Amino acid sequence: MTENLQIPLREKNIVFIGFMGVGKTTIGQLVAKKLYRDFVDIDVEIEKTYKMPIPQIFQEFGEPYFRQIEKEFIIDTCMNTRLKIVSLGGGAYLQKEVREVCLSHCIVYFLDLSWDSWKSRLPLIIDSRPVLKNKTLDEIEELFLKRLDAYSLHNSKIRIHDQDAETVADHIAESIKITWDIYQPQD
Ligand SMILES: Nc1ncnc2c1ncn2[C@@H]1O[C@H](COP(=O)(O)OP(=O)(O)OP(=O)(O)O)[C@@H](O)[C@H]1O
Ligand SMILES: O=C(O)C1=C[C@@H](O)[C@@H](O)[C@H](O)C1
Ligand SMILES: [Mg+2]
Repeated sequence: MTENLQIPLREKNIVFIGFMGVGKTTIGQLVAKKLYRDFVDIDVEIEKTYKMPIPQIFQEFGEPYFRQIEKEFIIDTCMNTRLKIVSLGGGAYLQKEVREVCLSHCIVYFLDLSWDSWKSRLPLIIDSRPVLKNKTLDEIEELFLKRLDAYSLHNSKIRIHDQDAETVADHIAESIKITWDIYQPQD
């Protein structure tokens, strides 16, 4: 998928990527408010369409089916919408076609949380993320490190340590405004 030069920088969707639990949904929502943009969470869109939570979709249809619909929702959002703040599910960006459509049509923002900080979030998400089910902490760390290769393909990133979501979102919104002004100044 070649770069879509037709979309002005300021109109491009901003897509948040990163491991599950780094805060894509939480921070994406806050950034959307700060930039007066609509927010789209791909997991939530899938849940609304299928009228069931993601763990139930995994259970009833299996992970390969979930990955297929996840890819279709993302391609549709990237190709047919503008001016949105979009948060992906944590595993979506592992798919080559997802990376290609995001990088060619949107600004891709990686939320990079250290493993040590991430570990303390595990109790918050363990019950609602089927991919973490029945895994030891070592196995989760292996997955966390393995996925970094895919997430390294991005336009911009923020290294999060222990800053709260509001602080991270403020920083991201400011950095996006600066980028807009540098590369596409308004009169
Ligand atoms: N900066 C932060 N500091 C502390 N807790 C946070 C921060 N950002 C998010 N959280 C908390 O971490 C948990 C996971 O956040 P969130 O659901 O936004 O992650 P996510 O990246 O969207 O995960 P997934 O990939 O599974 O969709 C939530 O309970 C949220 O409140
Ligand atoms: O990292 C993952 O593989 C996932 C993350 C969640 O956002 C959901 O998309 C689902 O639980 C799978
Ligand atoms: Mg999320």
